[in-house]
Amino acid sequence: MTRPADHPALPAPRIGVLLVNLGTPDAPEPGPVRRYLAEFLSDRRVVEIPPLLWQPILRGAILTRRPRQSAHAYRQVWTDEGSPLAAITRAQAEALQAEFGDAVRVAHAMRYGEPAIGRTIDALVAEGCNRILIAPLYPQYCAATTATVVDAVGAHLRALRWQPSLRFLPPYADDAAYIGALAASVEAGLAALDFAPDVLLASFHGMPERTLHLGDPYHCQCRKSARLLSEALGRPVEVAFQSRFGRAKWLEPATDALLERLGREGKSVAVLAPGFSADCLETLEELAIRGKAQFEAAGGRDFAYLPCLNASPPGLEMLNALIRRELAGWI
Ligand SMILES: C=CC1=C(C)c2cc3[nH]c(cc4nc(cc5[nH]c(cc1n2)c(C)c5CCC(=O)O)C(CCC(=O)O)=C4C)c(C)c3C=C
Ligand SMILES: [Fe+2]
Ligand SMILES: [Fe+2]
Repeated sequence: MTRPADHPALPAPRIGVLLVNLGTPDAPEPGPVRRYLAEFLSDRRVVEIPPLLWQPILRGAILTRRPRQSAHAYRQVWTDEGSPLAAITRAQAEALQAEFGDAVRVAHAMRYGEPAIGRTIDALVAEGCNRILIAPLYPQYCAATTATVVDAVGAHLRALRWQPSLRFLPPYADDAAYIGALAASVEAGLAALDFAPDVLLASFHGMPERTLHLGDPYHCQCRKSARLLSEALGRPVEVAFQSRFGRAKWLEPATDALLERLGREGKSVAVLAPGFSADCLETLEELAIRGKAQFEAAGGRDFAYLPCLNASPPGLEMLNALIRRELAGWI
């Protein structure tokens, strides 16, 4: 049967995979950082203070001072390919695209900023993707990260007449593929050092402590990842939480305080950040630059920062395995 001449064009059906990470400014300058922080910190999943109270604080004290300070920090880690988080997430998508071939279209998007989730879903649909796996790149579930990706995808689909079918990659905090990739990456990282660290420290992004009591499983999943990694490596792994924001009590112990104590005790330390699937400001500036300086100033001996899984061979092997499993029945 032939289609009427004015019938919309229909591309051949395909499978889409959308990797989603947090987002990052377009440039390490106060203006772009302000735009990024305004969007990120206005998300009610991230700051759970009623907007009538929070927005004046955000638009006042925070967005007048923080963009300049954060831009300075971003400048220290910016690369020729842009922000590390953007460059690494793009590299992960490109590498997976090469592995999956024509049957699957792999794209990436950011929850805040560009490439925006909605426009990227539209581009996948325009290419014929009527089934899309959304993959939030957060190993540990957190309402402030994982759930907000689901919210944004749902909000965008509300406006679509013909919605694609969706699947979501579950959190993978205790997945053997993730723990195995971390263990392989840490073993290689430790073998390349010219010292044997007294302490192996897993630093996770912090959260307000009340979110734990409200039922967010993030804290337990971070602890579980660290325990399984410790079992896989056959050595202790200390846990701490970094990047405290605001005045509320955050999960403890705090990474900066722990590094200072280890420094005072004259220890040597290797730090990893297993909750981040890509190196970013919080790892490269806060841990590898500032954390190292704090540790050394307190009297610490040797310090090493072990990179995230990024687009490394164990990292890509893990993403490939997790995604293939979720695509079962689709490919
Ligand atoms: C990996 C999980 C993350 C959780 C959980 C998380 C919670 C969270 N973060 C803030 C405030 C900020 N985070 C910032 C940067 C940032 N955060 C994550 C990840 C998690 N955040 C990443 C990957 C990044 C790096 C982005 C990059 O561009 O490289 C920032 C911006 C930088 C700065 O000004 O310090 C803020 C602010 C809150 C409030 C929160 C939970 C309540
Ligand atoms: Fe954060
Ligand atoms: Fe817990």
